[in-house]
This record gives sequence, structure tokens and C-alpha cells, in this order.
Amino acid sequence: MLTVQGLTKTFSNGKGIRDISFTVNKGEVFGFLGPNGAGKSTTIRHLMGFMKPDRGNAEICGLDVWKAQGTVQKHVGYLPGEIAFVDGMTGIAFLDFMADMQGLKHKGKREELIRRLQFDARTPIRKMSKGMKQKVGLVAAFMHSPEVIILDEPTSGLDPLMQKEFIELVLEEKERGTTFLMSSHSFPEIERTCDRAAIIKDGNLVAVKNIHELQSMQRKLFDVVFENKEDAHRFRASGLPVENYDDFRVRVAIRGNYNAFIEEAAKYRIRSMDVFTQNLEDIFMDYYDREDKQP
Ligand SMILES: Nc1ncnc2c1ncn2[C@@H]1O[C@H](COP(=O)(O)OP(=O)(O)OP(=O)(O)O)[C@@H](O)[C@H]1O
Repeated sequence: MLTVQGLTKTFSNGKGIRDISFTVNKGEVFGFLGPNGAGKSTTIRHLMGFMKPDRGNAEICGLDVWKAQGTVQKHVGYLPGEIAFVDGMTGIAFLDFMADMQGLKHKGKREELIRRLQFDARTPIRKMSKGMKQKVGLVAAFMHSPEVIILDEPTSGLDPLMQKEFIELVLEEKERGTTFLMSSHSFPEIERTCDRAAIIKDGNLVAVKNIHELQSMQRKLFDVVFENKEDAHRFRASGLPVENYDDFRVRVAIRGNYNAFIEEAAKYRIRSMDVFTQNLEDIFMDYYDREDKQP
């Protein structure tokens, strides 16, 4: 459904993307992950046919995205990282303008999306918050039920309730066979929606992983507070991977094997326990560090 082959672009400042290749199958939700400046938006802009690559190519629905820009864009819903709105328009006027470009006749789905995302589309865009603008952009990307939806950081600016609504929208569209490519920093969002994800760093694609592999790379940090110092000391000496500790408290980092941790912890009187999930950035850094250390 979507193929990127050897995509390369070097900007005049030497930055850019190098030899990016991946494929997204029909009905698949594909995540695009990486720290700021990694090259996610640059790859996405090429996919939309907005930039001509120095080398390589990309195809959507079998069409070259650069040569057949106009046709390809009819199949695609797109949310840019930063939306450029025409001054003085209301949300509705912008969506009408987009609907004309998309050849959209029936506005039922648009109204439904506005209702679900809970915003007043009659507001002038210049008066909208970042989150509201993001919602307008999301409606524009989804309302014509395109075969492929490409989203650059779709939930930035959305509150947790709206992030949840967004996840539901994606899962419903996926059910209908829609193909997605989206960049994100949010692990829960990727975890809930994506089948596979590409990890990009310094313009290079370092890995394509299915979501289960990505989950197994994630560590949970358990902060355990013991009733007495002796127990904390014994727990520390048990061989579990200890991150740090003080007299009563021990923090261990567990990846995958929770049983050994639970069995050991069950031997002592525990006063309290907190769990922290490693964020996506830390997983990348872990992963990159390990890659960099390989000969
Ligand atoms: N038009 C341009 N001219 C020069 N450099 C550019 C241009 N567009 C992007 N870059 C540079 O290319 C690199 C990749 O940028 P890109 O916007 O693709 O990153 P990103 O992964 O989307 O980051 P973010 O998460 O911050 O959006 C960055 O170093 C950026 O400064």
C-alpha cells in the first residue's frame, strides 16, 4: 500500500535523511518514532510529494508520490506537524475548503468527527488554541475516508481524553481497512494503535519492529519501600537489577521477567510500591546506546 525505497535527501546544512526503506501493508498502522530532528517529518513530506528526493522513491497505492502528486493526494488524508491556515478563516470555512479539494459531497462524517472531538468549528482559527487547531486538522485528514492516512504527531496539544478519542478513531478506521502511517512520541498511543514501528535516528532508519518486540524492550521501574532496613538490604543483594537505593527504598528495573521480582518481593514486609514505565525516549536511547556499542 505504501512503499519507501532508498529515500535520501540532504539539505544544504548537511542534515536530512539517508537511504530510508520500509513498506506499510494495507490495513496496517505503522508508527514512526524518533527524537526531535531525527527525520520523521522530512520522510513524511516526501511521502506527500511535497519534496523531491535526491535519490530513491516512494509509492502509495502503486503510484509514485512525486510524479503523481495530485492523484496520490486524493487517496491520502494528511495531518502536517504544523498546519498552515489561511488568515481570517473559521474552522468550518477551512473544512469546506478542504472538502472541495477532496471532492467530498456528504458532510455527515465531518459533523460526526467534530462532535466526537468536541470543539466549536465556527470559531475563527486565529482564536483557536493549539489543541483546537489540531482537531480541525484531524477532521480534515479523516473526513473523506481516505485509503491512507498520514499523521505527523497527531496528538500533540490534545488532552488525555481527546488522545483516547483519537486512539478509538484510528482503531475504527483500521477495522475498515484504512492504512496509517503516523509519527509520535507517545508510547501508549503507539502501543494501542500500531502493528509495527520504525525507529529513526539522525536521518537513518535504525530498526523496524513489531509492537510486541517494542514492548519487550521497555523496562518497568519498581520503587519498593520496605518496613525495615534489613529487608531492604537482603532484597538489594538478591541479584535483581538494582538501579538505586537508600536505607528503606530500592529501585529495580525489570524487563520482561516479572516473576523473579514478584517472588523475591513477596518474602518481605513492604510498606509501599510505585511503578514507573520507561518512556519512549529512554527506550530509544537504550537501543541506540546498545547499537552504538556494537563493533
Ligand atoms: N527545509 C529544511 N532545510 C534545512 N534543514 C532541514 C529542513 N527540514 C528539516 N531540516 C533538518 O533535517 C533534520 C530532520 O528534520 P525533521 O523535521 O524531519 O525531524 P523530525 O524527526 O520530524 O523532528 P521533530 O520530532 O522535531 O518534528 C533536522 O536536523 C532539521 O533541522
